[in-house]
Amino acid sequence: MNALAQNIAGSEPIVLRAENVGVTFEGTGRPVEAIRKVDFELRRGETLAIVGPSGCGKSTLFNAIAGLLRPTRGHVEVGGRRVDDAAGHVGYMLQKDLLLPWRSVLDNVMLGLEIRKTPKSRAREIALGLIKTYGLAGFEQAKPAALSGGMRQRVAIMRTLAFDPEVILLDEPFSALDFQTRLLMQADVSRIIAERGKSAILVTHDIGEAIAMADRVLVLSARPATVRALHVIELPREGRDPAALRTDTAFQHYFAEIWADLEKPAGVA
Ligand SMILES: Nc1ncnc2c1ncn2[C@@H]1O[C@H](COP(=O)(O)OP(=O)(O)OP(=O)(O)O)[C@@H](O)[C@H]1O
Repeated sequence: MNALAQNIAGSEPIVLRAENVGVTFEGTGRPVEAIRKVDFELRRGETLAIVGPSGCGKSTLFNAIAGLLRPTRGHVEVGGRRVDDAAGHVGYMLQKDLLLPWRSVLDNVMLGLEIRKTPKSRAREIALGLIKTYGLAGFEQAKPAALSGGMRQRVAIMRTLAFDPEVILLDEPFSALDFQTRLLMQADVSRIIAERGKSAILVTHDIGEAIAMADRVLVLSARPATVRALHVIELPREGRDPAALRTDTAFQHYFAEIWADLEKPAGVA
């Protein structure tokens, strides 16, 4: 990390740390080394984007951060505890919104709270509050099929927020949406994360999305993944407009730098 990155990131406490993470899949055939060595820290209130070439191990890293997969080497800590012991500290939102189609908007938002055995009346109160705050009042009883793609994503983020996780993980969250809705949702979800004071990790193949949403962008090498670069995005977070940014020279500069990192042949630091 350069001195500037250290400086900016250094002002808030660390909420999540990946240390020397490596993953090798041992199957019946030859072992597949997906991740060689990845280290990073996430500070409170920060959004870190992770980008990398196709097949470099992004989903594998996501699963390790979410505590769904135990790394072969190293570890991920949230709030000072191994992530697999830190249930409830990390909430994730996936590529497909994965709402349950037979449940209403309200019941979908309440799902995580129900699983965590929050009393029903309290769960309902939290869910109704979120639905109202995030502009879906009147749709409480609607089924997901009656909503637009953007509205469904908004229900998915509310469901993640409902149990108040310390860190929110976003895995290609908008890739199923059309371009215009994707830009609107990038702005929407960034704003919601900032308003709630959450920290977030966004795994994406979309460089523009990473720059529009993140404070720092971690660039992975081709498989087996290592950290190739870390960019500090010095654009104001508040009011960042993903559509307007496209014509901003600073945005274009970051884009070109990250693109060049992704294009570098293996072995070039
Ligand atoms: N369970 C598994 N067993 C064996 N190999 C696996 C397993 N899961 C992933 N891999 C391999 O690990 C490598 C990284 O896969 P991963 O899905 O993490 O990459 P990715 O960067 O998310 O890919 P994409 O950009 O295409 O979404 C790939 O070569 C994949 O085939």
